[in-house]
Amino acid sequence: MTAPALHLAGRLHSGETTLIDAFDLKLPAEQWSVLLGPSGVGKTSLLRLIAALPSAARLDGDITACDGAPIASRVAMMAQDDQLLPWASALDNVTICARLRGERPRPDRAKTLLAQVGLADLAARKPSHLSAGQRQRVALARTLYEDRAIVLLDEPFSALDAMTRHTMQDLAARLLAGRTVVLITHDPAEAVRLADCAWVLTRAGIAPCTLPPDIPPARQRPLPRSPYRRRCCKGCA
Ligand SMILES: Nc1ncnc2c1ncn2[C@@H]1O[C@H](COP(=O)(O)OP(=O)(O)OP(=O)(O)O)[C@@H](O)[C@H]1O
Repeated sequence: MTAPALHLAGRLHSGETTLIDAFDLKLPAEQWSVLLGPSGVGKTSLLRLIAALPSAARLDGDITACDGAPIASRVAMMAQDDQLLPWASALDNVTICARLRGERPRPDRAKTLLAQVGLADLAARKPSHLSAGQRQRVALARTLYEDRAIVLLDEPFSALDAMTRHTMQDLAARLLAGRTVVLITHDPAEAVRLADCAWVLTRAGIAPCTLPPDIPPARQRPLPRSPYRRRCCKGCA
């Protein structure tokens, strides 16, 4: 699988309003590009346009893959909300896209991914019986199951506690190595951990953002002290 660089150029509009003024952005192949910016600036809209999905915004410009091949068929996108089917189990939600395409699902692969996101015991649960963070991890497993060259992640870890978030970041960094990943986050620490390169989106345009040099992601940082660790009988952690 070859993951292409993406070229995004133009202006982003919502009706008569300019959301993001002229930009010309190259998201490198096989790397994690992180998009940061204030709420409402147009990050999700831009991500949906990359995936050729209906978007709240209109791009006067172009989104192309640098190898010249179509993008949409090579994309897996994880939306901000989990978008799980309420009547399907966690396991069936992971394989839903394959089944909708008429492909034979691979339950073993789905079970492995559910185990990797820490939900091996909850594969039969419906979304209404999962927490928001558990639903978000099912959605992550579904995105990873797709095994696409281009992966678009819209705040994929936002519902997770600090420890689980750290573990899921590591998992995603490992399983998506070699893919062209675009990650939206509001968490600067997450950007610093995961990004090969990062940009800040504002109304005036899109500007590159400086990262720690020469340390490959996922960059390690001290783990937060878990508030969930059992205390011993003397009360120490
Ligand atoms: N369904 C919609 N109909 C009309 N306008 C919309 C719709 N969804 C979003 N917008 C508008 O489009 C603009 C861009 O929204 P978008 O969701 O892309 O922003 P964002 O940067 O991803 O925000 P956030 O960080 O809060 O998720 C916003 O000004 C928003 O009000």
